[in-house]
Amino acid sequence: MSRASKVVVPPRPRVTVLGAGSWGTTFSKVLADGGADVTVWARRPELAKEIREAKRNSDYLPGVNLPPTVTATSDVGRALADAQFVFVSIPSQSLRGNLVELKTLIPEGVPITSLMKGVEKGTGLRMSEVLESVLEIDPDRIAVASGPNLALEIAKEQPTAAVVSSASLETAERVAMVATNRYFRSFVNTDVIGTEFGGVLKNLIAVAIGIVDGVGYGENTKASIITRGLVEMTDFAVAYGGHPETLSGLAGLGDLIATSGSSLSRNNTAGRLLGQGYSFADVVKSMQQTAEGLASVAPVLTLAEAKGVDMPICRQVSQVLAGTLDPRDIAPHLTTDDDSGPQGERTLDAKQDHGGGAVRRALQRALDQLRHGRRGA
Ligand SMILES: NC(=O)C1=CN([C@@H]2O[C@H](COP(=O)(O)OP(=O)(O)OC[C@H]3O[C@@H](n4cnc5c(N)ncnc54)[C@H](O)[C@@H]3O)[C@@H](O)[C@H]2O)C=CC1
Ligand SMILES: O=C(CO)COP(=O)(O)O
Repeated sequence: MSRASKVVVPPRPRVTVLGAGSWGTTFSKVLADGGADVTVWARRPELAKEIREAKRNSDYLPGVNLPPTVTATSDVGRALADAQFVFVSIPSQSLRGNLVELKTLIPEGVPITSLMKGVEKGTGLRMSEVLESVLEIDPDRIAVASGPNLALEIAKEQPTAAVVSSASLETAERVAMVATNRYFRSFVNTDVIGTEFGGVLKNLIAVAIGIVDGVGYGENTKASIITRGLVEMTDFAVAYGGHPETLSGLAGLGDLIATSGSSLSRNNTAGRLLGQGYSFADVVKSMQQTAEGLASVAPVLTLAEAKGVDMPICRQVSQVLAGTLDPRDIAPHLTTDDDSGPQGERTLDAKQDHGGGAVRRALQRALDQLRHGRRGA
């Protein structure tokens, strides 16, 4: 990774951030504090005006001052004109619709980075896959940024690390250099699948943690869910071609710890409300911000089934969302559904052989599917 020194980034890069919610606005501050001139696209003109004139986004980031080098507009064409880097931070389920409209406005050749942590309902596509298919661009131009990145903490300049991933190491390095400043450090990797799925799956486990918190269960239950949740995340990501070490890195374990432990997390908060007895519909109504995990449960379980990956925790979450499982009954099922006897823990072997356990399980599942005449997605 020492090749980063060879990558050339313009002296004051012109960067566009699409989306002025809590993460888009916070990331614009990260980029500006790293030396970029940043234009944020906000859907609502009044929010663009507040960012542009008061250097504030009081609904999403109360008390946070944005740097003078952040400006904003509600005109997406103006936002994108002359951009040298584009970052996208809108709710996952609205990405496709927005891209169709702005496809022709993105300048030729610039790297496009997803800051989003969801999969698309219906298609099960990761956000980088939606970018690639709608914009019809080379995957080498696409990056994703992920990690333990609770927006408000970063907006307050608390030291944080992230990982930028792209099929092209050069793109990852260029983007990481722009997305680095005195309080925010971006590492790089080329495992886009593992990095993206880490960000998606930790949301589901954070919902589970919120549920048991809401019910009133304590630290043992939560630690059990985090640990077993990481096994589910790793098995799933590896089945789709991700690397197990990515899931024990910033975009996996790192983000899982941050999201599961923080009341700032919207996924965790949504889970807590469910655990306290509120219905899914009530929780959705009460959320002011995006809790991606709620929309990702169904597509993730469909993808898991296609590869024969067992995800008992995610399944229990989906049952609580559907109202078919009382949150109080969740604990006995959370770590296993298997009543045929004790199950091997399977974390030790994965650790001892650097993730070989997850790889072996993926191969075994593929063989089983072939034997039974089923094909993976
Ligand atoms: N907030 C956080 O701490 C972090 C969030 N993320 C991810 O960033 C993405 C965006 O999340 P947040 O900014 O937190 O959400 P948010 O709920 O704070 O803001 C979403 C923004 O998108 C806008 N929006 C809503 N529907 C839209 C549509 N149809 N078209 C265009 N814009 C629309 C909203 O007006 C708002 O400005 C999500 O995928 C989330 O998982 C990732 C890391 C940290
Ligand atoms: O992704 C996040 C932290 O890394 C933010 O989590 P929430 O979307 O649950 O708030």
